[in-house]
Amino acid sequence: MGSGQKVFVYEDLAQHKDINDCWLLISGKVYDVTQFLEEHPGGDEVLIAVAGRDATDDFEDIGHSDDARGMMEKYCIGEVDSTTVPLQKTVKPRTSTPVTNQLNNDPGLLSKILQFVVPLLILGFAFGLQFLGKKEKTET
Ligand code: HEM
Repeated sequence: MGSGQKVFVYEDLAQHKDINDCWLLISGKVYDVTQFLEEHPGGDEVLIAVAGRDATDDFEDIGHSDDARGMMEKYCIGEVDSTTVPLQKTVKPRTSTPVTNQLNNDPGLLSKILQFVVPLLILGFAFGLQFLGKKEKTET
């Protein structure tokens, strides 16, 4: 069970990407998940879809539990020679970050409200002044 830590080249992965022979590359390690396909709670299709290439980002995007990470060890069959991995894995820019979007939303909403309220206040103030002016005229 993953005892022989072989070193593969990235191109090796491409030969193992179907339902009967499915390898994944996650964080530089190679996993033979053929026996795990049916057990995977996320389904076999997603694993087959990312087989034969670097699936690190796909794996991390899901936010797998520690349990899941523990399970992986069982299927590890070796590592990949990092010099053979195409660069896009490490260079890939971060995907949209909902956290920053949320942060941006608050001031956005506040300034929208202000944009609406401030002109109303000014208008109200102007009318108020006009009425006061008229009142003074009629009193004198
Ligand atoms: C050896 C590798 C993997 C193992 C051992 C594994 C294990 C698991 C486990 C245990 C879960 C249940 C939820 C949890 O405990 O986090 C899960 C859910 C899931 N996994 Fe994986 N997984 C692996 C690889 C992947 C990859 C590469 C992908 C994406 C391409 C993926 C996609 C998903 C999805 C979509 C779910 C369902 C999440 C949900 O329904 O909330 N998994 N996986």
